[in-house]
Formats: sequence, structure tokens, C-alpha cells
Amino acid sequence: MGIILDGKALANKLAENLKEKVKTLKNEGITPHFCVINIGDNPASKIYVHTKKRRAKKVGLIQDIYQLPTDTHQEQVLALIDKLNADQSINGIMVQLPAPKQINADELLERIDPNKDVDGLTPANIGRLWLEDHFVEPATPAGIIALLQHYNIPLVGKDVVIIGRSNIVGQPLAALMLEQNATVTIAHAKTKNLAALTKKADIIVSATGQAFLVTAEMVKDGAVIIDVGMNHVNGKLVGDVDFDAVKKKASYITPVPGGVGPLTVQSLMEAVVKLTRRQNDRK
Ligand SMILES: Nc1nc(=O)c2c([nH]1)NC[C@@H]1CN(c3ccc(C(=O)N[C@@H](CCC(=O)O)C(=O)O)cc3)C=[N+]21
Repeated sequence: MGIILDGKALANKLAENLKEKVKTLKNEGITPHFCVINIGDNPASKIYVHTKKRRAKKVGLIQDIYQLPTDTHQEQVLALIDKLNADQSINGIMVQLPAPKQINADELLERIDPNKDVDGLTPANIGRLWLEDHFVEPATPAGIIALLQHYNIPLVGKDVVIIGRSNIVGQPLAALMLEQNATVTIAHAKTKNLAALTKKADIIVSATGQAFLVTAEMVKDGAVIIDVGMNHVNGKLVGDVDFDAVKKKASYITPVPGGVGPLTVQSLMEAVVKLTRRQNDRK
């Protein structure tokens, strides 16, 4: 029976440490200040933005939310990003994804000053990630690495299968795990035989948005299971993994909710503080 990787508990613990760090900064006259740009009324985004607001307040950060209407023009958002880039009092900027159809999200991300890139999603910071010379990491991958570290689950030499190749999860997580000397395979919708890959994996990470994608038959005895999925099934939040069945075979497994999600938000807060310290020439 697998041990539950309690992301919520770890996020709370890390938040306490971060709060102390922020206090120290405040005593030096520095209060980390970041901005979230949310375009339109995606219901999931609304929830995340509020979760962040709560967490930011708890840790002592200043967070501004720029809620823009669904029909906002690309140029308006670019102008806002330019303004925030130039504003010395702002330490971090992020654009909540997904954005409405008329918006070119890649162009928005490219416009963010890499030094203020809380999400680590600008081309410069994605490049630095693969060069193993990074100062900020995308939040969900950073949270997953923190979770594995906390439970003393090593990555060196492990066979990892990541299902999903998104810019915000699969790809950056592959870079971070490779950096820790794991052998990483990224599977995706066109992968020929997913089960053949996952059956051999020491660690499986699923980030697809397909409920019940990962079944017990696909999992090796003693594997570590990280579920990044967020799916609503009959009004209930579930991940990509058939949790009850897979739990019996896994050595460790993350629940949904209470697993990777809370650590994503915590990692964002950590990134804001990291960037703030860096902008003020602190290690
Ligand atoms: N630019 C950008 N950066 C992101 O980091 C980003 C994004 N866009 N778009 C969407 C995804 C998703 N994401 C989550 C944040 C919190 C929870 C979270 O706190 N989940 C709770 C449950 C929340 C609930 O009950 O709905 C949990 O898993 O326990 C989940 C997912 C951040 N994302």
C-alpha cells in the first residue's frame, strides 16, 4: 500500500519558512510585490487566482490582480506588461493561462522581463533551464521536485515517464529531472504504446487532463506516482490516475486534491521571493 505524498502539509510547512524569510526582507525595507494578469473568466483560473491571493497574503507578499475582460486586445496586455516591466516597485509578473482565443499567449510571455518572470516561462528562462543555469523554475515542476526531495525519493538513475509534453509541466519537469540524473521519457498523445513505457518506470508523472488514464495494470509494483491532473468528474475533482487501485501497487502516490496543486502555488510564492532577493542583490 503506497504512502500518500501530502503536498498540502508540505506546502504549509514551506509557507511558514517562507514567511520568516519575507519578514527578514521586510525588516530591510523590501516587500516582495508581484502581479497576476488574468484575461477573461475561465472558471478554473478564477479559483487559482484566489488560491494564490490567499497564499500570498499568508506569506506576506503584495499581490495585484489585473482582471481584464475576455475581449481585451493583445496590444492592451502588451502595454500593461511593458508598464509592469518598467516599474521598479514590481518584482514579479505572471500571465494566468489559458488566455482567450484572440490572445497570443506566447507573445505575452516573451514580453515579460525574464528577471520578473515568476512562472519561469519566458524563452530566456526556459533556455536557462535546459542549460542547467536557471534562477527561476516553472511552479508545478519545482513543486514536484520539492515533494520528492522532502520524502527522500531519489532521482539519480531512475527511469521516469512523464505523460504530457506541455510547456508548463512536462517539458520543464523533464529538464529538472534530467538535471538530477534521472533517465527521462516524455510520452504524449501520439506515443505508440504508453503502457509498455509506464510498466517499466520507477516514477510516473501524469499531466494530461484525462481522468483514469493511468490504471493499475500500467504501473510496476513499488513505483512512485505523481498526479498533476485536474479533472472534474461528476462534480468531484480527480487527477489522471485511478487512485484507489494504483495506490495498492505504488510505493508513494500523490492525491488530488492535496498533492501537487498546493505545492504549485507555494512554488510560485517562492519564485516571487527568489526574484525579489535577486533584484536586490541578495543570494
Ligand atoms: N501562468 C500559469 N501558471 C500556473 O502555474 C498555472 C496556470 N498559468 N494555469 C493553470 C495551472 C494550474 N495551476 C494550479 C494551481 C493551484 C492548484 C491547487 O491549489 N489545487 C488544489 C485544489 C483546488 C480545487 O479544489 O479546485 C489541490 O490540488 O489540492 C491547482 C492547479 C496553476 N497553473
